[in-house]
Amino acid sequence: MTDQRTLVVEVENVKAGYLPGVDILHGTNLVAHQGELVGIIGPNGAGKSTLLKAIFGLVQVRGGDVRVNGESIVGLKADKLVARGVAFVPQTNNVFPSLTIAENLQMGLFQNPKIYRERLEFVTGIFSELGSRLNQRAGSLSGGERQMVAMCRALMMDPTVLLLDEPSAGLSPVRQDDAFIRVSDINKAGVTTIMVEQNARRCLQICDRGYVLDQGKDAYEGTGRDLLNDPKVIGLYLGTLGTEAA
Ligand SMILES: Nc1ncnc2c1ncn2[C@@H]1O[C@H](COP(=O)(O)OP(=O)(O)OP(=O)(O)O)[C@@H](O)[C@H]1O
Repeated sequence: MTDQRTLVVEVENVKAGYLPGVDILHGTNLVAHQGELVGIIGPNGAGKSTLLKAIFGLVQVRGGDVRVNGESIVGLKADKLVARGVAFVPQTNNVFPSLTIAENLQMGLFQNPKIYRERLEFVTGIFSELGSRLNQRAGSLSGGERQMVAMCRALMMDPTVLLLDEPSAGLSPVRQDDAFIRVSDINKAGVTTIMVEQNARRCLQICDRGYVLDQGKDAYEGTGRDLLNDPKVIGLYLGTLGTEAA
């Protein structure tokens, strides 16, 4: 049966690394369809963040291809990637602390400032608590609030795909729950999203599909539900604690 869904992101046999001659990704594959929420889980050091960085051109891709809407984006500089609709929210240092929330959001729109009002309405529709605090400096916000601002800034450009590197990192359990709910809300609003997460079980619970990355290769792929219930994935990557919540 042919798959009728529109492919937005295609990572095909990507080899990439930081140091000359040392690959971290050894031929990694991943796809994201229009409107999908795709999760990437796996052990520490598996190359999850590196995979997002390879898509966003922050690490050298030495083999294979990365396509967005059918066109290769390998080697493009950040401004060109943004123009192609690729938005990346890094795990840390993802806001300008000396700028206000509003100014941070404007920075996300430097290529198309005319749509500010329209996009502000969209992001404050999801992150309503930020709407009344637009003049507050980002540096005075909590970790969870900064994460929200970072996601909002990325969403300002109306991205084709949103890349999130561990949105729950460093947050308290309650804040982590909130972060996952927000990611889910963003995706329900129609944004194709690829998320790396340490909190594998929680990630797979909200994802349409997931990938388990191990030693720089996609070891397993499936729906979030299938991966959560796959004995091999449970044994190797999820552990049995917390299975009742799956
Ligand atoms: N800037 C860098 N320079 C050199 N090596 C790096 C760099 N960043 C990451 N690495 C190496 O790449 C490998 C994969 O790191 P990466 O951060 O992609 O893993 P990860 O799966 O996201 O891990 P974690 O879950 O612990 O965040 C690790 O061995 C790491 O030491």
